[in-house]
Amino acid sequence: MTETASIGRYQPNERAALAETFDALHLDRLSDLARVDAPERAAIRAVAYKGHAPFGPAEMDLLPSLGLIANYGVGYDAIDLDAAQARGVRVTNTPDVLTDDVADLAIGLWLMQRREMEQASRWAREGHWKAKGEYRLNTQASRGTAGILGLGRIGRAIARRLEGFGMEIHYHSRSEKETPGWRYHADPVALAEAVDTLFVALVGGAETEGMVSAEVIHALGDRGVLVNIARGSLVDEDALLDALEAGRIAGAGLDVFRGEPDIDPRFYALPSVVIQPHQGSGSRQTRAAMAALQRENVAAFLDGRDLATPVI
Ligand SMILES: NC(=O)C1=CN([C@@H]2O[C@H](COP(=O)(O)OP(=O)(O)OC[C@H]3O[C@@H](n4cnc5c(N)ncnc54)[C@H](O)[C@@H]3O)[C@@H](O)[C@H]2O)C=CC1
Ligand SMILES: O=C(O)C(=O)CO
Repeated sequence: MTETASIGRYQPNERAALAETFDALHLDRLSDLARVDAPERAAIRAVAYKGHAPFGPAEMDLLPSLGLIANYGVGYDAIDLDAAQARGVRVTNTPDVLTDDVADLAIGLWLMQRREMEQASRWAREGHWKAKGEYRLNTQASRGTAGILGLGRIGRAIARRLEGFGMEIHYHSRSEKETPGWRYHADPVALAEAVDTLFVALVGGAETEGMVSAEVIHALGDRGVLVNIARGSLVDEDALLDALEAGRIAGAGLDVFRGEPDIDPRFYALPSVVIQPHQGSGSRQTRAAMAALQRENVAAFLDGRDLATPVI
């Protein structure tokens, strides 16, 4: 019986590598676990997990020999760390290897929103350029002020890229950091008030739930843009949608949503919103690196070596 299970929607090559390396049991969804025979479940010591469904005490208790959850992704907000700790289950994630991709996508969302690139592309494709002339004027992106909410690996990578656009950088994090002249704000509302574009790069989970509140959105103002590449749970989406519909905020670039992929349809009707289907880390190169790091964590656990990228 196999000691490992891979759970989630993996690419065929990732699945094949997991199966070849570990002879892993594969399940598409975490909820499928309950249907696996008890002896097979009891043999599982490590789970390679890819998904956003909550992995909590009920799921862990279906796996009495569980010692490791190796998460595919840096954000481990789906995994209940207290429940894992209480059961002696280690957790790993895949930091760093995806930072550049996610920061690139954040910059892309910002540029697309400010320069209306999605609409302008449609203008050309639908023949309006030829028939009616040039696309309407839009908003300059460079040389403004940007706020980074959560100055971790991805937040810093976004800020460094923005410096190349001549942007003044402001940030909020739990504490003031060593930075090259970036301005710290003690709370997210003060940060939003100071900037034109607010980039959200915080961790998800209970502690940061709704940190981009109605007040933060209001502080960003009618010339402000919100870019979120972190988690939908960070944003009060009703407040954001109300503000977008009323023009109380200029627009948004969003890669993540509450309830994704079943997102609030009000987003689709808003031309001021650039939507991406949670693909921040979605280049072939980065996904290969994430999958390899996940497998390295599983291999280290099974061999009794130090975990490559432990969370707990
Ligand atoms: N769109 C996508 O495809 C991807 C999204 N992500 C999301 O981006 C997040 C950030 O990733 P990294 O930068 O690698 O993580 P990180 O741990 O390096 O950075 C997170 C930052 O949030 C800050 N933070 C945490 N709690 C806070 C609080 N209560 N108040 C203020 N700041 C707080 C931390 O101090 C840290 O600076 C991930 O947790 C994940 O949810 C990550 C990868 C891909
Ligand atoms: O790594 C993460 O946290 C993701 O959201 C998927 O890349």
